[in-house]
Amino acid sequence: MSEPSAGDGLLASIKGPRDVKRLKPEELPALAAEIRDLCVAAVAKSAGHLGPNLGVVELTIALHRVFDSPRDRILWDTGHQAYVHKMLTGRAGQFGTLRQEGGLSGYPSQAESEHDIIENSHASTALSYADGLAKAYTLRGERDRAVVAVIGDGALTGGMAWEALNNIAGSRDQDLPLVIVVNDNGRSYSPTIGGLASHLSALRTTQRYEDMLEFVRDNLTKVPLVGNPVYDTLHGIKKGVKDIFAPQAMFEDLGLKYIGPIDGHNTEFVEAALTKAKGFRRPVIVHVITRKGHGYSPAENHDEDCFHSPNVFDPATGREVPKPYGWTNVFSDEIVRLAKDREDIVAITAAMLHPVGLADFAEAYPDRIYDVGIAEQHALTSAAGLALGGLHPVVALYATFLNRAFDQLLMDVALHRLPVTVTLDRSGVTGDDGPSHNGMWDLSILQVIPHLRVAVPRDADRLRELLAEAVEVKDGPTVVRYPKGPAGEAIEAVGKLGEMDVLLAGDPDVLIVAVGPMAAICLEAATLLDAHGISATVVDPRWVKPLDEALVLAATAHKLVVVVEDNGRVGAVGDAVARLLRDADVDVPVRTYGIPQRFLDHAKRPKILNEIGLTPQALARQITEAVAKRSTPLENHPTR
Ligand SMILES: Cc1ncc(C[n+]2csc(CCOP(=O)(O)OP(=O)(O)O)c2C)c(N)n1
Ligand SMILES: CC(=O)[C@@H](O)[C@H](O)COP(=O)(O)O
Ligand SMILES: [Mg+2]
Repeated sequence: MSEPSAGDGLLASIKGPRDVKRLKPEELPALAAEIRDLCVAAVAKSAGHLGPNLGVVELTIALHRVFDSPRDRILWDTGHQAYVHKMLTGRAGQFGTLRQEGGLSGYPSQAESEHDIIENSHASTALSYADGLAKAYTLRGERDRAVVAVIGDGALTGGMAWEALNNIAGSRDQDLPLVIVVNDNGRSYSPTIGGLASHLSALRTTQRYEDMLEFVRDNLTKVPLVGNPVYDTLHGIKKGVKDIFAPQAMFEDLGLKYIGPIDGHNTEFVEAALTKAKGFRRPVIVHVITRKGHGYSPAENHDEDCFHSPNVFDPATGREVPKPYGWTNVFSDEIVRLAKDREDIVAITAAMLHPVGLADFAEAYPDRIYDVGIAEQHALTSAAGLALGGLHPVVALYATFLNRAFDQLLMDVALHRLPVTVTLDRSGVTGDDGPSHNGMWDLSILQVIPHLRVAVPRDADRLRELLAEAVEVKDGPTVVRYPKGPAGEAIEAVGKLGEMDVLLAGDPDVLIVAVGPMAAICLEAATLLDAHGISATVVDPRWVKPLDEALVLAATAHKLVVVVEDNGRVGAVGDAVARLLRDADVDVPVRTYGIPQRFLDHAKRPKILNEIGLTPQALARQITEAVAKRSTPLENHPTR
C-alpha cells in the first residue's frame, strides 16, 4: 500500500486558501480527484472517516474559493468531515500521519492551524458557535467577517441545532454574512430519520427537484451574480412549487432565507450559491445535496454506512480488514437473547444502530427499536416515557455522548426511579478519535445520580451476566459500561466478598479494587508485586454503584486500598471508595489509578494506556512506592 502523499500535482501546490482561489474552474475537477485519492489512501492506511470526507470535496473547494479563511470563520459540525479542509489549508502533505500519535488529528485542531476552530467531535454544536461568533463580530464592529457553519443532515437532527436556529433567526440587527451550509447526504451512519429528514429526502427524489436542478444549471451559469436576480428567481420559483420545497418553507417560517437545493458535487453551482449567500449579509441556509462516499465506489455502495468510519482497508478493492469480535458484538448478541423472553425490552439508538450493536436487535424485533437521530437528550427522556408506559428501554450510546443527556438521566429517569438501562460502549480510553471521544467522564458524573446503579463488566461473560441483571432492575435506572475493541480472555472468580468477585486472594498487604476490564492488568500487577514480596488481594466489584459494604470490612484487613479504573480519576470509583471508608471511619489509605483529568491527545488506546500508567508494570511500580511510603514512619516522610 503506497504511503499517502499530496503527490506532485495541483494538491501539492496548495499551501492555503489563496492557492485554491487562484485555480481556474477547469482545474478544479483534477484537484478534486487528487483530494479523493489522498482521502482513500490515508484512511485505507490509518482508518478514520472516509465517506463523510469524500462527500464534501467540491463543497470544501467552493467554500475556500468564496470565503477568506481564517478571517472568515468556517465551522465544521462534528468535525469528522474536515480532512478536505485540512488539505486545502496546507496540510495535505501530513496525511500520512492521520490519527497517529503526534500526527494529524482526525478532527479540526487549533494547534494544527489557524483555520481550525471546533475541536469537539460531539455533533450539533456548530450553529451555536456560529451564533456566538456572529454576535461577537457584530458587537466588535467586525462586519467584514463572514461566519460559515457546515452541518450535516444528521447533526441537524440534534436539539442544539434547533436551539441555535431559533436564536440565529431571531438576530435581526446582524449585518454580516452568516451562512449555514446544510450538507445533506441523507445519512448519519444509516439513512437519517425523522420529520426533517423526510422533508429533505422528499426534496431529493421528486421530478420537480430534477427540473429545479435543470433550472439552476441554466440560470446560475448564465446570469452574472449581480444584485438579486438569481436569488429572487430561485426564490420565486420555489414559491411556485412550495409543496416540494418544504425545507425552504420550514426555514423561511423561522425567518431564515434559503438557497437550494444545490448539487453539492458541482463546484461552480456551489460557488455561485455561496457567493449569493455571502452577499446577502443576513443568516441564510444553503442546502447542498451530496453523496456520502462520492467518487469511490466501495464507499458509495457500502450499504451500512457508506464507509462512514471504516477499519483499515485495501484501497484497490475497498475490502476492509474485519474488526475482531468484541464488546459490542457481545452486547449485540446478549440483548437479542434477553429480549426474546422479555417483550417489554425495547431499544433506543441515537443514529448509531450498527456502531452500538443494535442492528441484530432491529432485525429480530423491528417494532421494538427506535432510532431518535443524533438526539441523546431526547433518547433518555423518551426512554422515561417508554418506562412509564410499562416497558424496559435499553438506551445504547457511546459513553462520551451520555454527557449530553446527563440532566435527562438525572431528572427524567432517576428522579422517577424508572427502569431504564443505559449501555455505554466506547467507555474509557478510545484513543485515535481524540480528546472529546474518550469515554472518561461517565463513572464520575454518574456518581451523583441517586437511585442509579452502575455495572462495569471485566470480560464478555460478565457483560452477559450484568446486562441480564440490569434489565431485571425495576426500581431505578441501570448503566452498564464497557470499552472499545476485543473483550479479552474470561477471568473467573476464585471466591466472593459480599457480592464482589474475588479474583486473587492474597495476604493483607494491598487490596486492589479492579474496575471492569482493568482486572486483567491488576492481576498481572499483583504477580509483579508478589515477586517484590508484596501480597495483593484483587476484587472486582461488578456493580461499582452502589459500592458493596463488604469493601469496608475487607479494607480494615489491609494496609492499603488501590482502585484502578478506565475513567477520569476525579469523582469516580476511587473517590467513591475513599468516601465509603471515611464514612465508616476506616483509616486505610486509598490510592486511585485511572485516567488523568485532562484532555488526551489522539493516539492508539494501548499507547495512551501506557503513557498514563495503566499498565501492569506501572501499577506495580506505583503500588510498591505507595506501600513503601506507608511503612516509612511519618517523621522520616520526604515531605517533612
Ligand atoms: C452527540 C453525538 N452523538 C453521536 C455522534 C456520533 N456521530 C459521529 S458522525 C455521526 C453522523 C453524522 O451525520 P451527519 O451530520 O449527517 O454528517 P455526515 O457524516 O453525513 O457528513 C454520528 C452519529 C457524535 N459525534 N456526537
Ligand atoms: C465522528 C464520530 O463520532 C464517530 O464516527 C466515531 O468517530 C466513530 O467511532 P468508532 O470508530 O469507535 O465507532
Ligand atoms: Mg449526513
